[in-house]
Amino acid sequence: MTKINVGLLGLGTVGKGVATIVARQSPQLASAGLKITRAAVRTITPERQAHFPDIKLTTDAFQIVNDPEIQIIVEAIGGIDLPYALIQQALRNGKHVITANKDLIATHGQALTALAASQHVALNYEAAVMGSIPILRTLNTSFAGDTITSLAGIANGTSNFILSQMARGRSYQGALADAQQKGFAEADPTNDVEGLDASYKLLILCRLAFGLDATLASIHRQGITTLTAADFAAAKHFGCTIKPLIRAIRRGNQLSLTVAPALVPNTNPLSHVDDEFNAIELTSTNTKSLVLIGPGAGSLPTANAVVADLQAVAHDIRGHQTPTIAAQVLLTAEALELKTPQLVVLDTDLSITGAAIADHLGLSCVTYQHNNELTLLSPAVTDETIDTWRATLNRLKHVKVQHVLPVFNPDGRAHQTQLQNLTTTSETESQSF
Ligand SMILES: NC(=O)C1=CN([C@@H]2O[C@H](COP(=O)(O)OP(=O)(O)OC[C@H]3O[C@@H](n4cnc5c(N)ncnc54)[C@H](OP(=O)(O)O)[C@@H]3O)[C@@H](O)[C@H]2O)C=CC1
Ligand SMILES: N[C@@H](CC=O)C(=O)O
Repeated sequence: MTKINVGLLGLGTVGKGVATIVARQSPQLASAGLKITRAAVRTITPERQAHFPDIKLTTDAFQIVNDPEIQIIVEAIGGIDLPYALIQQALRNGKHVITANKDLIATHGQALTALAASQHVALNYEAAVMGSIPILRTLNTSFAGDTITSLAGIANGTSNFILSQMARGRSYQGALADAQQKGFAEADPTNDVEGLDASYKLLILCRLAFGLDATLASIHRQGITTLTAADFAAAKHFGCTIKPLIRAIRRGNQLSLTVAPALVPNTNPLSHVDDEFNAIELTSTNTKSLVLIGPGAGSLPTANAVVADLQAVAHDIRGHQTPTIAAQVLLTAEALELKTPQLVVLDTDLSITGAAIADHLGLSCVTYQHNNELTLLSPAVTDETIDTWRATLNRLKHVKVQHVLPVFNPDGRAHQTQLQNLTTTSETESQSF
């Protein structure tokens, strides 16, 4: 059988995993006849070349995308500008492309999909969203007669790893260092911890789930960097844990999009998805609810998704079918403003009570005090209301709004949230002001 030659761009966490799985040649993979012949890296050392004796290394990735012997390019470099140029060139050269790069697909996915379609080659990116979970394949193939109305889940392994470790008492910095060492985090982890990585994934999911194109700016996005042990104590008090959630709710052509750490009741399955694992729940008209859970980051789990794409493309090449990806016609999403209960976390000097603050906002809400941290659990409100509260509260003496965490409310409809301890509690002595 003639081999299908593959060029690998990047031999880091993901690229190395791909080389390892392809080298193992499982029986299913052996029948695809794939061979990685060349790989691009930044630094070549004799030890590195010796570690991959059958793969010719280069520091010039364009040599690989211009190599006429190579039929499939796997991009695992990361970033936007360089991979965009490389993939455009590869597609123009008639090569099939597989990438794990969500930043690129969220930003230039439509242009690249159209270019691939015009060249009659494949552009696959299963690994770009939720690592090992075959969510894009599922969206492409399993909902033809169904309508997805909302999706919610955990889409960033690094943030989930950090928050899971913090819930067990670990420090933010220690947990982040561990996530980096394990290869879960991006080269610069800012995108992970500020919710940008999950936002890119959410935009890709919205295209496939709803046929709607949204912008980064339309996502209510909040990172995890300001969370403290006291927040986990408050969450525990209300029978919840804190998870880095993505949520999209659709009403017609309108979308409400959120990427934020949120209180998830312990009765909800998402509260038990820990460490680098990701999860997604799709709600749809016929299927009602479908949940997928699996590792969302890491070398072999992510590489497994890349190799599944490789096998699919090889299968199409061998079947002499042209693996055309239809250029999707997408509608532009409009904003949908929903109401969600919120946990407002305040720093105080203990000279003011939760009841007094709630009074000040003209609200009846449950409060919980833990040392200097005072939390108010609000009824379902819009983000606009939260912004008004933030401004009002920050004008009060002795009070500073630390952050506001939404309570997970999957369908966005106003209903009683199932939390524990819905009575006001104070763990320290507090006085009226
Ligand atoms: N890590 C994960 O769990 C997951 C990552 N992804 C995505 O996969 C992609 C790769 O991530 P990851 O493997 O973690 O990244 P790494 O930083 O571990 O690896 C990047 C690789 O690209 C090479 N590289 C960087 N710049 C160049 C260049 N200019 N020319 C040639 N080679 C270059 C590096 O070379 P050198 O080794 O010499 O520095 C390295 O081998 C990213 O888009 C990421 O978002 C997706 C899902 C999960
Ligand atoms: N840095 C990402 C890697 C996978 O996409 C994450 O932590 O989820």
